[in-house]
Amino acid sequence: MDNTHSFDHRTSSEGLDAQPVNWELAVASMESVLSQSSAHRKTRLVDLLVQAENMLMDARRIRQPQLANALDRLLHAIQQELISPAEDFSRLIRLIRHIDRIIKNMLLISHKDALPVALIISAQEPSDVLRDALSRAGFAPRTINAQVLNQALEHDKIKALADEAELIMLLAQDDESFANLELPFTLLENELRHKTSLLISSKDSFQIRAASAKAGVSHFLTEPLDVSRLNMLLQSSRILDEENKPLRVLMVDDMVTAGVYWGKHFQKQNINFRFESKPEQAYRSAVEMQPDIILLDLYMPDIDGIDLAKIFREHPRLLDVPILFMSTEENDRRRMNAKIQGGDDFLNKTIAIDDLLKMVRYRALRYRQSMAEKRSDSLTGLLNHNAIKDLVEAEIDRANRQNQPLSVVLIDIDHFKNVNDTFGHQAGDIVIRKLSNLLNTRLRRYDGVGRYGGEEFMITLPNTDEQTAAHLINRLRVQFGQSAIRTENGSNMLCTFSAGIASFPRFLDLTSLIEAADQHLYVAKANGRNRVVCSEEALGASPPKPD
Ligand SMILES: Nc1nc2c(ncn2[C@@H]2O[C@H](COP(=O)(O)OP(=O)(O)OP(=O)(O)O)[C@@H](O)[C@H]2O)c(=O)[nH]1
Repeated sequence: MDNTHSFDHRTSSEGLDAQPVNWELAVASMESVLSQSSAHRKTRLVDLLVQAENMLMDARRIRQPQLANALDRLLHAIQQELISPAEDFSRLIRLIRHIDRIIKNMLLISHKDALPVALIISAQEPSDVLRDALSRAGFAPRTINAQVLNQALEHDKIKALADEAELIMLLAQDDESFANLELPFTLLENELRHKTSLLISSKDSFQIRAASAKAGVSHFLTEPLDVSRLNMLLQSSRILDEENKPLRVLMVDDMVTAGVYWGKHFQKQNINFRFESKPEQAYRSAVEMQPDIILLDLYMPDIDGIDLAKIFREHPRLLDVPILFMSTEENDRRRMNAKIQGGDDFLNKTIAIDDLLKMVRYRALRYRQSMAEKRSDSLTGLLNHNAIKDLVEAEIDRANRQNQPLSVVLIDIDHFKNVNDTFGHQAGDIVIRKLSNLLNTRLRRYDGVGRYGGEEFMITLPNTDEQTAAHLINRLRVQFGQSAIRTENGSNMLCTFSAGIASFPRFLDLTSLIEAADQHLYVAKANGRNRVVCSEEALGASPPKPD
């Protein structure tokens, strides 16, 4: 390999101002730091730490989760060396060689967005299962040794890392009493409450669960890890963050002045607040806006709030949205009735504004979280069948409004039954995850990737015409076909996929787009597999006709 070659293939049109990284030079420089026997041991380790941190930032920026993962391991090992020195640097040297191998195998497609960070605070090296799950969900791990934290070192830096991270994980190991969690609980109090946070404990006790809930940790998991649940939580937190839009609140009350009064307070909190005083319009708004919570007046002149809640609940999009009734009703039976008939709770209109805002935020966020979990596939963490179809529909609307192209891709792994029959079902699952990982990390952040069926994936590529989509998917096809997949028993296998592409505006609605992509996939299979097919002129040459 040419030593001056840079793996960063960004073009100036992508507008990134950072310099391309010469990765091989960076690894060589790390090796040379370790071999400088004249320098003090600690100085060498600190130099190495700084270099590895810079490389980790670059690996995140160019969305290389495998490299980010390996660099994070190295950082953890350097911290360990600083705390309890080993005899030689053999572990560090092994890790650097591993990083070198990853770099040599890297084949990059350029990306605009950095990988989001998962900050892990742990006394021990995080397990491969955990690292794998993070990498699949598209997170770059950043591990802080819990001992560093306990020695009160660099608390500001840790807070800054937590501030930047999208996800915070605390690992409580066997040898720890939960008292050791008090420091991270206090130091990161704000971050744990306002970001997605997970506590993974090797013990399950009520005490630790209570402490975790009190500290505002979003999810509690125990060892051995339930991998499907972990995948789902991680991915749903990505879905949640990707939405990253202000909470949507709909208030319905016949008193227009109530809307003016509450609206002022909600808007100050950066909440997307809509007020309706007429029931019919309220229903239309609810369907269109898909609120995260509805605040409903119990008594209105045209319709009873209880009946309006029933109408809301009949719409599939509003089936689970939390509804809070607001009234001055003192009658317990009627309050209970309001709950039974489809309202989630009952609030007195005299509630203090701060209490209402807190309650609304909490309920609405919980609803978003549960919707995100419902939308993700448990094996891969990608969007599931219904969620990716909903996304195609929403993207068609957007493409229509903005007069932009949109491509939809259906991918199916070739001869997948043979993979299962030859290597076993678990190996089949590894192949599915490998492809999902490739798609998830190599496509742009605003592209949608879903598991459409068993070994079938669906992708939305907004603002991408058919020809561009075909070239992009073809590159992924080549890359997937070339990378050997290692099964749990150590065998290597090579797999390929076929893909069919259809684009808007040639096909105008959900059904015709999916049907066309499916037809093109069928043609790809019929013509020998391991190929990408779209409408005939897209590839210029001679893609076969769909029928
Ligand atoms: N391991 C694993 N296998 C699955 C999963 N979902 C579906 N499958 C298997 O995927 C195989 C799909 O096989 P087929 O539809 O016959 O197609 P194929 O063998 O991929 O052949 P072509 O698509 O024609 O190239 C079936 O054996 C399913 O049991 C899954 O989640 N995990």
